[in-house]
Amino acid sequence: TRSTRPQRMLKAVQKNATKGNPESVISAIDYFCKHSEWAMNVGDEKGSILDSVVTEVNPSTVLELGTYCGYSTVRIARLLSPGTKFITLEFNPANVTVARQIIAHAGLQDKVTVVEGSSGDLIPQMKERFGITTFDFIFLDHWKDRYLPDIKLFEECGLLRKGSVLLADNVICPGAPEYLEYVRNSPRYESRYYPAHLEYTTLEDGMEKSVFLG
Ligand SMILES: O=C(NCc1cccc(CNc2ccc3[nH]ncc3c2)c1)c1cc(-c2ccc(F)cc2)cc(O)c1O
Ligand SMILES: [Mg+2]
Repeated sequence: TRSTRPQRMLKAVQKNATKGNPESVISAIDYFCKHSEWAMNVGDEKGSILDSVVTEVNPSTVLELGTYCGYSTVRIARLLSPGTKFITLEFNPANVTVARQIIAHAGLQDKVTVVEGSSGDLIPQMKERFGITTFDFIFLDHWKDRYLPDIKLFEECGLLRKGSVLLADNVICPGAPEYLEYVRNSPRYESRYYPAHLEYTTLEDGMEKSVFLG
């Protein structure tokens, strides 16, 4: 049967990227998406914004919602200090399988735990199952209509502390209007918009960085 796009992306990484070299994995995926097939990785332009925020926060605990093929997982994991706890959640088991192989090709498998499941089910389990107190950095890149319910879930579960940083992809395209309205109007967050473009296109998109004020 015909392969899937994530499987073809994995093949491109295994063929073109050097094992143990995260930069070459990132470049191989970006090349594949620019010259072969578009895919919904955060991409190089928004990826640079992600890099700068992760570097600035220098987190001890990280959560990513929406692993997909592991592109942003590799971008984040390559920047983390040793001993950082990094968890990434993926609902689609086929994506989990591909992501684990791409992360392993980058040599970053010991830096991150890929968990199969949905945010709504797993966020309430973070403390008991993964020994998390609070998250220093959260990257939201899963179903866009889950951004708002999930940020409320983080609050309810006591997973945010004064200074926790949330970075949300795609707040323009496909868009997360209710989430934007919430973080921009809530007195409990300080929000800032980073304009960019939809990965590998000239369409407008951007990321929203929100700091929890406690
Ligand atoms: O929709 C998007 N991404 C989310 C997504 C989408 C599908 C499947 C999953 C399955 N993974 C999943 C689900 C639920 C989950 N709960 N907890 C974890 C978890 C994990 C996730 C997206 C779309 C576009 C886009 C497409 C087309 C277009 F024209 C313009 C733009 C661009 C992006 O950068 C995007 O990020
Ligand atoms: Mg995205």
